[in-house]
Amino acid sequence: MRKLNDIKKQKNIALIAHDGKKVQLLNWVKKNKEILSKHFLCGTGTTVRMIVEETSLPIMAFESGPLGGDQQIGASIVEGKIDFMIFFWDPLSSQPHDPDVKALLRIAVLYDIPVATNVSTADFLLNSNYMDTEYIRKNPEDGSV
Ligand SMILES: O=C(CO)COP(=O)(O)O
Repeated sequence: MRKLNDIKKQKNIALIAHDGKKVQLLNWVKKNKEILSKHFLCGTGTTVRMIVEETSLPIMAFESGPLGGDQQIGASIVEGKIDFMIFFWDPLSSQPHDPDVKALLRIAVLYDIPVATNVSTADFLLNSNYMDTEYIRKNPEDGSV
């Protein structure tokens, strides 16, 4: 397991969960609270409110997902302001803003942002060497730096 003083670079981490996955994300955040507290956190409105209420971590809130929060996070990725995204989307329920969800996932792929969509991938990412490397925004057309 990583130690706190192993962390060399602060990351901008986006946290997002659909309603059916919010408890899972909250539990993951609680489990990793110490490490996460060393980074800059942001997320969609309702997800952030829940995490702040339960953990007191400082997190910047965008709008709620269905009200445009996914699009705001997508725009932040385009602007190079997000290093990675934890997005627990719910495979068992449909979302009114499904086009926004798709657009956000598309933008994350286009800009080569690591995305964790479940607990095991989120664990993997948070404990990987990626945490010690600086995110360099790549050319979305050919991946060049
Ligand atoms: O809908 C979401 C992501 O698509 C999450 O939005 P909330 O965090 O506001 O529930």
